[in-house]
Amino acid sequence: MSHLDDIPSTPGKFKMEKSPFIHNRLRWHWQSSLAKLSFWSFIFLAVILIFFFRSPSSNPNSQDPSRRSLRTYNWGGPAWEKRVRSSARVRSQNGFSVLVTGAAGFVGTHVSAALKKRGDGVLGLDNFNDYYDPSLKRARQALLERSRVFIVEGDINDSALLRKLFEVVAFTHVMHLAAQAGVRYAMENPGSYVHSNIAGFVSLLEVCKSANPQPAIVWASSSSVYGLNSKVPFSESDRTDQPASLYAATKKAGEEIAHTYNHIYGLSLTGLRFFTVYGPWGRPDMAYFFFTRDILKGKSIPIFEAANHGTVARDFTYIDDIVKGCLAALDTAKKSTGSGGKKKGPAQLRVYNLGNTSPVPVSELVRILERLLKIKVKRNIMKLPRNGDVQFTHANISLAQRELGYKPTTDLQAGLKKFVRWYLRFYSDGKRAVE
Ligand SMILES: O=C(O)[C@H]1O[C@H](OP(=O)(O)OP(=O)(O)OC[C@H]2O[C@@H](n3ccc(=O)[nH]c3=O)[C@H](O)[C@@H]2O)[C@H](O)[C@@H](O)[C@@H]1O
Repeated sequence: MSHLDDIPSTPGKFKMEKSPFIHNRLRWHWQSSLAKLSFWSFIFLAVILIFFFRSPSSNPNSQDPSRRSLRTYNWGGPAWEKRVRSSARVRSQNGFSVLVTGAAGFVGTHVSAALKKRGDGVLGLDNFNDYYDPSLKRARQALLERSRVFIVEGDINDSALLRKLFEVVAFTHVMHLAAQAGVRYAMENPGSYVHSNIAGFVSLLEVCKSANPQPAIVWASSSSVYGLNSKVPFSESDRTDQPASLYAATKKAGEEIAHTYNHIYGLSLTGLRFFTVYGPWGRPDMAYFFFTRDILKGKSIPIFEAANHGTVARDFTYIDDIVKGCLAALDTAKKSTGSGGKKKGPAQLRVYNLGNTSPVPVSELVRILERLLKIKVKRNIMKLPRNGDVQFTHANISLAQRELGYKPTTDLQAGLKKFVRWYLRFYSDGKRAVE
């Protein structure tokens, strides 16, 4: 018999000898493949987890600020809805039910507290981004919690959240103060301005226009829309087509967007052009705030100066005056005329300057701080950088005076005194006396 005789005619019928040696080898093979599979699955999972946790959208301390507000927030559920409803409940006759965006911000906190105090229902919304120290925003939140104002954590770009809020509460008014603020930072992170001041505003208006009833909206524009204008004081009827910063351009865009939503959907819209607002609980990115911090640390203070030793000045406006202007704008706002996305008639569209009408040079601001803090300031006079700053601002407030009864009463000296007192108490337990 040749060796070919052992080969079966049909290979499929070939039966392997079951030797113990082969069996063990097979088992070893199988176990080693399983180990390899587990090992690589583990590596794969680890890579996904590392990627997920390092991804900017899920990391609140992300270094990429343009993505800060893409974080996901927890909202919803019966307990959450109960808090929302209770915070927005009106407690005075003919009171409003107001959604305040940017409620953990400087102006937002003050306006929310003032509305709540007079019996209006107030619900805050804020994304607590890290443009400046979020612990200050948390402290403002704690302050509002004591007045029973709840701040929902979320972004104005989150339409589902906004729709939910309007489902739970029939807001009569929206005070829209959430924004990417700051003039100089716009060169560092332009995307964040487009995200908050344009996309975010549109997202809010989309939900407002579809709400039934539609709320009346008062929102924060800026003195920066006057850009490179040289005619002073600035009036609402002046041109606003030469912004000096992207920040100013996004606020100007907001004014045009407001016009569109008023025209198409009958939304009642009032824009307030704030002039360099300052005061207790203020913004650490603003000059008066970080000058105070740096003077206390003995650092030198960069004071901008225009060409040929030209004075740089601002129409600094104290927060309490701004709050009065905001409340007056809400009180005089007429109802939106549309409902459920359909316009039923012409609606109110307004814009007002809220300034102080007495510009003060930055050098004088520093002199006042020097006196209040009793520290000799090391001055560093610098050329006004070309990064969005304008040389001066000065508000004509006659329109706001006439139509809102707006009348600022705090000058820079008195306002800074209150700010410094707050600052020392907040940051150093009031160990240093003022004046
Ligand atoms: O009025 C407004 O609409 C704007 O007011 C402020 O913008 P700004 O007036 O530039 O306020 P600061 O950044 O606090 O600057 C105040 C003054 O100090 C000057 N400055 C700033 C920084 C610095 O290092 N040195 C310095 O002299 C600026 O040129 C300016 O004249 C806010 O930051 C904006 O968000 C707001 O919209």
